[in-house]
Order: sequence, then structure tokens, then C-alpha cells
Amino acid sequence: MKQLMMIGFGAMGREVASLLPAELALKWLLVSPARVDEVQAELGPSVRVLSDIDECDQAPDLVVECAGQGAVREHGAKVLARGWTLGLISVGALADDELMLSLRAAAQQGGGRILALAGAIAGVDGLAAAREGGLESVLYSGRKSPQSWRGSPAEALIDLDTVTEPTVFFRGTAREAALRFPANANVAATVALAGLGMDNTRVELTVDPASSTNKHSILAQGRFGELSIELSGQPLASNPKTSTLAALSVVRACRHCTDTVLI
Ligand SMILES: NC(=O)C1=CN([C@@H]2O[C@H](COP(=O)(O)OP(=O)(O)OC[C@H]3O[C@@H](n4cnc5c(N)ncnc54)[C@H](OP(=O)(O)O)[C@@H]3O)[C@@H](O)[C@H]2O)C=CC1
Ligand SMILES: O=C([O-])CC(=O)C(=O)O
Repeated sequence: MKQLMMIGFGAMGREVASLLPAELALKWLLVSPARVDEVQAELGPSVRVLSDIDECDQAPDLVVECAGQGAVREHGAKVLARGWTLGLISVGALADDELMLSLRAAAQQGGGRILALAGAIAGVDGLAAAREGGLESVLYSGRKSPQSWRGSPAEALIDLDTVTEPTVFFRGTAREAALRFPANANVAATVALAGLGMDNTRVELTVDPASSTNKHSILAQGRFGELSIELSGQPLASNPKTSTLAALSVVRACRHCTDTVLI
């Protein structure tokens, strides 16, 4: 049986924990210090609930982060310095150059690797392959309901209570989007990493009062031809900002950890 460490036990972490492959056991769970006792009581002795990587004295087969960009800052370098593989869902953290440098340094020192997970979007495989032949332009668009944008800086850019039609409230680079909307635009950074980079990937973010899904699209052009992906994702009931597919992409990484044929 292989052993998993998971960072974060919110909406996504709980979904992932409920769908783990049978051959992968959740052995360590990292939560914030104030929640250790409560979560330990909930999960029982089969899972060790921790608040610091240093409390783990064995090597997990895989670490998956489902906690947010702050958690990547807090725990990422320690995971990589130990030589472990870190599946990241809060990929937007990598738009912070200083953090990226420190993660690279820790990975080089310890031998760990970062797996940037596709998350709520599809088509990252094709985009990353297309890049090898040269890309000319990449546009990522994210469109969500007012409810999904609540509690984000969108509130300062548009009145989410009175908007009556789909409205673009942000245009900029993937770097700006991922850092300004850390709970909503990680996908912008994922598309950037797969394609033209943080500063050359254009992003549009839209609020759509008629939508109950999280819509993501990629338009890319290059020597390979053209790519157009549209994805309409159901949000998790427990967090409308987060698409179910994002949690499922973490489960996919878990399956890769145990399967022989990787797809
Ligand atoms: N790439 C993609 O497509 C997507 C990426 N995401 C990323 O996934 C993250 C998680 O999403 P979701 O589960 O829905 O969010 P939630 O807010 O429901 O849960 C986040 C959980 O992480 C915990 N947490 C926060 N900081 C830390 C830390 N430093 N160490 C340990 N635990 C921590 C929180 O605990 P507490 O409440 O105690 O702080 C909370 O339980 C998002 O913040 C976003 O960055 C989300 C959707 C799509
Ligand atoms: O789940 C989604 O729809 C996308 C998301 O929040 C993100 O990219 O951070």
C-alpha cells in the first residue's frame, strides 16, 4: 500500500479524500495548528494529523496540496527539500517569482519535484505539447457566477449584487490574475506554465449572473495549428469558487502514483 500526505482539508481536500484509489492510503494530513485536534478526532488513528512537515518522520509516496497559495509558501520548500513529489493545485503560487526561486532551490537541493496539476481546466497536455513547436498567442478566460467571485478582489472592480449581464472585470496577464485572485485564477497560471509563460499569457475574467457553473476556456495559436477548449465545470457544493474537476485532477495524480499505465 502506498502512502499519501495531503495538505489542506477544506472543500477540495475532503472531496479528494473520499475518492482515493484503494491502493493509496491517506497517512498524513497537514492542517492549520488550530484545527489539528478537531480533525484528528474526526479521522481517527489511521491518519496522522499534523501542522508542520517536520513532524513527519517517514517518506510519503506523494504529497498533494489542496490548501491554497499560502500553504505552498508555508510548506512547499520543506516538501521539496526532503526529495518528495509535490502535486500542486494552487499553481498560482508559482506566479510569485521569489517563491518560485525558493521552491526551485529546495527541489535542487533535495531532489523533490513539483507536479503542476491541470486543475479545473482541460487541454493542458495539448498546450504543453504545442509549446514545443512554438506558440504565438494564448488567451485564458474564466467565467463564474457572482457567488463564486464573492470574497475576492472582484468585489472592488464590479458590483456583484447588481450585475445583470456577463461582464469582464479583469484583463491582464496570467501573473497578475493568479496573484490577485488566489482562490479563483490558479488555472491562469497553469495555462501560462504550459504555454507562453506568466507575462505573455493573456487573461480575461468575467462575472456571469446567469451562470451556475465555472466556465474556463483556452484559445491558443502556434505552428501546431489552433486550439480551442471550452469547459463548463460544476462547482463543489461546499465551495462555489472551486470546480469539481479541480478536485478530480488531484485524484488523477493519486491514481498516477499507483497505476502502471499513466493516462
Ligand atoms: N488549479 C485549480 O484549478 C484550482 C485550485 N484551487 C486551489 O485550491 C485551494 C483549496 O480549495 P478549496 O479546498 O476549495 O478551499 P477551502 O477554502 O474550502 O479549503 C482550504 C483549506 O486549506 C486549509 N489551509 C489553508 N492554509 C493552510 C496551511 N498553510 N496549511 C494547512 N492547511 C491550510 C484551510 O484551513 P483553515 O480554514 O484552517 O485555514 C482550509 O481547510 C484554493 O485556495 C486554490 O488555491 C481551487 C480551485 C481550482
Ligand atoms: O475551480 C475553478 O473553477 C478554478 C479556480 O478556482 C482556480 O483556478 O483557482
